[in-house]
Amino acid sequence: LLHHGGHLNLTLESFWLGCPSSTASSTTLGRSGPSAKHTSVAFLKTHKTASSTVQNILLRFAERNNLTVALPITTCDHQFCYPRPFSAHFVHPHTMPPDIITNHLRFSRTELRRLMPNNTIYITILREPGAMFESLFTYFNHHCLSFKRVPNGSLETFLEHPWSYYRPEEKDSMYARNTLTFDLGGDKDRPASEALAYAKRFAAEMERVFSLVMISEYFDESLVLLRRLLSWDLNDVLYVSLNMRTADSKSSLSSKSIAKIRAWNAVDSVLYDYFNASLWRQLRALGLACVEREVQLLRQSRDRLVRSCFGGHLPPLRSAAHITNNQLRPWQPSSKVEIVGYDLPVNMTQKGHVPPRDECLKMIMPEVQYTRLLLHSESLRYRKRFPLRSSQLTSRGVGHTRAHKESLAPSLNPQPSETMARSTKGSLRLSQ
Ligand SMILES: Nc1ncnc2c1ncn2[C@@H]1O[C@H](COP(=O)(O)OS(=O)(=O)O)[C@@H](OP(=O)(O)O)[C@H]1O
Repeated sequence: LLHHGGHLNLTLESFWLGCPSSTASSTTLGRSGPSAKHTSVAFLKTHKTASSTVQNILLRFAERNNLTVALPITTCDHQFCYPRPFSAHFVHPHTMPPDIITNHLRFSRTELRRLMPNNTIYITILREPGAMFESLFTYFNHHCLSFKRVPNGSLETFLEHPWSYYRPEEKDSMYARNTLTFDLGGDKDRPASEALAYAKRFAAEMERVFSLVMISEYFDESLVLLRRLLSWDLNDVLYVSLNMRTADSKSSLSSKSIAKIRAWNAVDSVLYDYFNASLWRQLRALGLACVEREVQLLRQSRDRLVRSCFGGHLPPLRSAAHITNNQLRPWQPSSKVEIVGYDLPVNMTQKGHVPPRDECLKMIMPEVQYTRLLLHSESLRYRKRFPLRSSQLTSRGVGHTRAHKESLAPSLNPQPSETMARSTKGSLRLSQ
């Protein structure tokens, strides 16, 4: 009811506002009709850009529609062996052939094309470089050496003389300069004399690949475009924000610091400006009044969903250390930064509450736990579908791709891997 009710509301509202209907068409998307939901999506999960919130939307959509999400082999942890460039070898064979891919990876167009269906729609998200760098600096302060060697962990000190602390070739250096560019597969260390021209070329190249580049400052507006691009219902894009820091863990930035961050991350800054302008062109083309109304509808529907899920308000936001239910505890990068999550009593029935439905729990579940659950359920499904094949599997990741996916018997051996140490969030997690 919620699903159909929401859709009906939206359709009526769109009609009253004269909003153009979804931009997706059978020709562009290869589906049977303009209203068929598009199900092949590659979301490039960039760092510290609200990407976990988008990922959660996509994972829930995949589960509701019985789709297959490509997930990493266990040696890659919950990321596709980031920061190595993505390879189809990093995909767990029980999650093949995929409809959706969304876990962190370093973009490789060629490898994703080998893996994903031909009609895959590519999307990603960017964030204003000042806020993003401040978030990266705090989050990775204890793990990224470029940040770790700064006296007193001061962002201002780093920005005074970044070259005193930054080593381009060092492990985890991608968190310290042009992280967006790196995630997109680009060159984070272009010399200053070439950076601008390179950034413009790179932005144009990315625009040819990604049908939508969301902007985290305009998250809901970006969702309006996403929903239309994919011909999804409003209820398919409802969310609660994940992976946030407490106010105490954030520092405010002076305009001088923002200017220094932009200069240090020159390629990222060009990308952001380019795609922010592009987002607003698309929103204006849709009609700003229509967008605003749809954003309101989205927020109202989200409030309704939260009420129906949790019997009123969202569960309380708490820092990870105080969340009792370990399924809901977000990863905590260090004692210096507090990431918040939503807390629910471990056993609600004992306390006289009705436990929330599975989909409601998933809406507030951090990516590491969600990825693990999904791998489990996709593996069960795979074993049911291919009982013979799965009994032949060892535990090595395979590189079979869409072109010959059915012809190869996948084998799964753990690859002894430097990747374990390099996939920051996961490897740190293991060492906790
Ligand atoms: N809906 C929405 N809109 C805007 N911003 C949001 C939203 N959801 C999450 N966030 C903020 O995104 C930051 C976390 O980003 P990621 O999930 O991409 O981080 S990660 O790389 O996966 O660790 C993190 O930013 P900081 O709090 O500044 O660190 C979140 O607060």
